Formats: sequence, structure tokens, C-alpha cells
Amino acid sequence: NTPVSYEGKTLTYCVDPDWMPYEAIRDGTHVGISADYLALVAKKTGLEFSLLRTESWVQTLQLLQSGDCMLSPLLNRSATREQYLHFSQVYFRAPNVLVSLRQQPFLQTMENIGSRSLAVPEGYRLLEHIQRYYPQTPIVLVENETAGLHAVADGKADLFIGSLYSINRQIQQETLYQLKVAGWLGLEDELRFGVVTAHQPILTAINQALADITEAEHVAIYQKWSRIKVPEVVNYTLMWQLGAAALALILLLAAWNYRSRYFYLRLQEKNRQLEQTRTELEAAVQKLEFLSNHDPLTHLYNRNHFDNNLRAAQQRAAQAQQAFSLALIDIDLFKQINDTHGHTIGDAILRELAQILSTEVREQDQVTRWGGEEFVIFCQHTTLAEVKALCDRVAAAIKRHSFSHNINLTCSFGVAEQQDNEDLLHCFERADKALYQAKQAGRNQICIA
Ligand SMILES: Nc1nc2c(ncn2[C@@H]2O[C@H](COP(=O)(O)OP(=O)(O)OP(=O)(O)O)[C@@H](O)[C@H]2O)c(=O)[nH]1
Repeated sequence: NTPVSYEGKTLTYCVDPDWMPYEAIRDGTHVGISADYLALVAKKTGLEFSLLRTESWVQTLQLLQSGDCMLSPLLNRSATREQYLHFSQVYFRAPNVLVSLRQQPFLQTMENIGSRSLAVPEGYRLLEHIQRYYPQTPIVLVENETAGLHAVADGKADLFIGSLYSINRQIQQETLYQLKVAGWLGLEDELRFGVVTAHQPILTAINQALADITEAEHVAIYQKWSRIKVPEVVNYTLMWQLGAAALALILLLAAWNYRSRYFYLRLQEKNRQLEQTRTELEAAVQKLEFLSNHDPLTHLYNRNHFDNNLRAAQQRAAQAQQAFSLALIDIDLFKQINDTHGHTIGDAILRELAQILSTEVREQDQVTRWGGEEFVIFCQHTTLAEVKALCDRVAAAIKRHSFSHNINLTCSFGVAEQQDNEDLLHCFERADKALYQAKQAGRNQICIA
């Protein structure tokens, strides 16, 4: 159906030199969505198209107005453009969006932009739309979409308005990740061919070709130009700050933990030392107590214990009206043993005798080393006959025992029974006299006071 007059002729056309992915001139060649559609239309109509290169969209519009360009393959219809262009059917739609800095709120629609300034590319149909429907909006005119996005990024305008796909691409390519889509304009780009009035008849063939484009062909072009690699935008500053804060917290906790553990271990060590000191002190007190009441050589009670405890025992005996008895035991000729065998053997003999005394006495009897080689046995509730029997038993045990160095040991005994609540000391003196008598009588015998 192509009019004959266009057959074999080359049709001149102009495009926006910088509006990817819709269209652009790269190295003198027309590229983008409109280039692919134009190729399809050329194939389906048999028409030949020749690009007239321009520097800007404004220049493209001027060449269309002057008729130097016969058509432009991808533009919106507007009242101004209808004065010199006729349009084909819509063959590509794209939403228009508002773009702002990331920190701006989400504005949703033009109704919410308030007094914010708006960057719009010169010559774009959107400019006509804003001036007509939002005349109060402060406009910042820019050369193209790239310039508009930079104006927002640099704070020269609050918002930019443009087509979603091209904006998306520009943000990626220019790495303007401080920008975001802040709302939808509600106005779609409805893109079509525009043919200058003088060449209107060509539209019939173009519309026919556009109608013949299959769904698969549409999808292929859309997929080809919308496949933009979207890099993951990671806020490294925030991540770094969060990481540093977490690390600081971990270090703080670790330090606190280490410090607590240090103090806990020190406390434990101090407690252990304290416990050890307490045990040592207890042992020392026990030893002192023992030493204050015992003879260190024989471990029998000493004179101190005799004085402190046996006087109390005497009083108890008095109250119970039961007499006690005393037996004084003195080793015979002990000086000779020392002189003959030495003091160390003398000590051993003293210990052996102490052992015999401790074994032979009854449970209620108390044996004391009175001093030197002299011992006392205090016998509670004991008659003279009983204490005499005890001394016989001791003498027999001494006789039986084989002492160190085969020493033949004998002892003399002086025995006394308490008489009429007699004082312990007085009774002791009588026993001592009896002992003296035993010595005088030739030793190795028991004398009763
Ligand atoms: N090895 C040793 N000897 C002691 C100890 N205490 C006193 N003697 C000695 O006991 C001896 C007592 O001697 P004397 O008082 O003369 O009495 P004796 O030789 O036993 O003679 P009679 O008592 O008369 O039978 C002294 O030589 C003291 O040095 C002691 O703890 N160890």
C-alpha cells in the first residue's frame, strides 16, 4: 500500500541522540529500541530510511519542523508537535517516574511534591505536561536525562522527571546510587512514529507494518534492551559501622570477661591461701594446746596439766565423798643409765616406760611426767589396795619388758590414799615420803604412806 511516490526513495529521519535504551546515536549509528523497530518496519514495508545525525533532541525537533527530517521513529504525541507532525499508532509504552536523592521521602505522585523543584529535559513532551497541569512547579531546564539526573545528584534540583527504563539505565551507567525512584508520574510514555505533515501518507504503510509486528518480535526487542545488569548496591559504610560497633562490643565483653575471670581467680587464690593459713593456725593452736598440757618427750600429761585439771578432779572427788589415791614412780639409778649409755638412750628409756605406764593404767587413771625420771598416777575413786595392785602390775610389766640396750630397769613406788578430804598437795607429799622410803629401803619396791 506504499504510495508510489516513496518507492525507491530514501526517507530521512532524526532521533534523540542520547536517550538510551529508547534511542541514541553511537559512533554515527542509530541504536536502541527505535532502531530495532525501524529495521522491522523497513523490512515489512520495503522502505529505506536514512539517519540524519543531530546533536540534541531540540535539534531533532527543529529538523522535523523544518522538514529536513521526514520522520522520527519514537516519540510522544503533544499539542505542540501535532502542529507539524502526524503520529502512528502507539507501539511502545513506558511509565514516567520521579527521581530524588535517597534520603528524600517517597512522594508517590506529583500531587505530593509541594514546592520542590523539578528538572525536565528541554523539548520533552513532559515539559509541556508539567507546564500545563502543574504550572506552580519550579522547573530546572536540562539538556537531557543524564544532565537532569546529575542536577538532582548535585542538589541543583530536588527532583527529576523522566522515563523509567532510560532513568534506570542512566543510574547504573553513571553510578548515581545516591538516587532513587521517589514516585510515579501517572503519565505513561506512549511512543510512536511521528511523520512531518508533508509526508503524512507514509503513515499508512508504517501503521500497517507496526500492526504486523508479532508479539514475539515485540518481546524480543523489549528483552534485548531491558536486560540491564543491576549491581547489588551495598551500603558499605553502614556495614562497616555496624561491624565496628559489633566488634567493639565483642572486645568489651571479652575484656570484661577476662577481667572478671582474673579477679575471680585472684579471689580463689586468696581464699585458698586464707584456708591454708587457717588450717596451719588451727594446727599450731592444737600443737600449742598439746604442748601446754603434755610432756614433749613422752607425750604424757605434764605438771601444768596436773595442776590445772587434777585439782578440779580432787574437788569433784570431795563432793562425791570418794577418795582418790596417788602413786609416785621414780626410775632407780637413772643417772647411771645416762652416764653409761648416753642421754639419747636415757630418753628412749623414758619413752618406753611412759608407754608401759599408759598401757597398764586403767581408763580413769591419769599418768603425768612430774619431772626428770619421776612419774605420778592419779587414781580417781581408788582405795589403797587397788592402787597397790596397780603398782604391782606396773612393776611386773617393767620387769617383763626388754628395754633398749638390754637395760635392766627397775622403779621405786610411793603410794598414798587421800584421807579425810585431804588436800592433793598434802597427799602428794605423803606419797613422796613413801617413795623416799622405798629408795632408802633399797629401791625396786612399793612403799605405802
Ligand atoms: N636422758 C634423760 N635424763 C634425764 C632427764 N631428766 C632427768 N634426767 C636425769 O636423771 C638423772 C637423775 O639422777 P638422780 O636424781 O641422781 O637419781 P638416780 O640416778 O635415778 O638415783 P635414784 O633416784 O636415787 O635411784 C640425772 O642424771 C638427770 O640428768 C631426761 O629428760 N632425759
